[in-house]
Amino acid sequence: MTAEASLRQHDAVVTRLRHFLDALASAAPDEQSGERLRHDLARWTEDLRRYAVPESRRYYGRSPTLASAGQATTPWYVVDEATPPERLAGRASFGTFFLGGRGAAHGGTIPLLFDELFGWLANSEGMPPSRTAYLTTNYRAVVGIGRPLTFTAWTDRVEGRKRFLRAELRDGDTVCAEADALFVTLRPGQP
Ligand SMILES: CCCCCCCCCCCC(=O)SCCNC(=O)CCNC(=O)[C@H](O)C(C)(C)COP(=O)(O)OP(=O)(O)OC[C@H]1O[C@@H](n2cnc3c(N)ncnc32)[C@H](O)[C@@H]1OP(=O)(O)O
Repeated sequence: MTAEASLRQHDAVVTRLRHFLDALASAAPDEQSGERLRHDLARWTEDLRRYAVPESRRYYGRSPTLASAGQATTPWYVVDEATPPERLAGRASFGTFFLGGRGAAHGGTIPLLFDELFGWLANSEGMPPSRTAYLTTNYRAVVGIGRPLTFTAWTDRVEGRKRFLRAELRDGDTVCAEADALFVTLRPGQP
């Protein structure tokens, strides 16, 4: 199989996995179903272990075409407008897997989305790699599970190795969450 076909297969599996995780989070299977599921998952886990490859050859989280860069455990997002390193805008939605309680997304999953978006901005092609030094999230309104959301992320300013970034997550006109972060460009030899 070519690398491209292999990536396509991987993308298709990740898409199924996202649906699976949402279904699992919503379900209360009976004993027989639960047993079958556990058995099937164990079998697939063992099967996949035979195909383990080093980090440099992995596809997970590196899809150029799939939502969320091909990560099933990151809230669903797509970038519609990108002028990196200045600005990103797009759509997002938190599936049932990301439920915290009473219909609202888990508070930890919102900075996860912001870190992803900031990672995009701060590590665009041609830029030296950088990592999050801090990321602050302000929760302004509940992020409802399954709601169609929009986001904007932008570079506020750059001071030497430091990139100060900001972002906003909205449900219609309501700002649900805001974030600001510092990304620091790595020095040679930093992991
Ligand atoms: C190949 C990989 C690809 C990377 C590709 C990654 C893909 C993107 C993924 C998303 C990003 C992540 O989640 S990354 C994973 C989460 N983050 C991490 O694991 C980072 C762990 N922390 C670190 O590695 C380090 O602390 C760094 C690199 C962030 C900074 O360390 P350093 O390089 O020694 O920097 P240092 O000289 O101390 O500081 C530089 C300047 O930044 C300021 N500064 C540093 N930290 C802070 C801070 N928390 N709050 C305020 N200011 C700070 C300092 O005061 C200084 O300002 P001044 O005196 O110059 O004014």
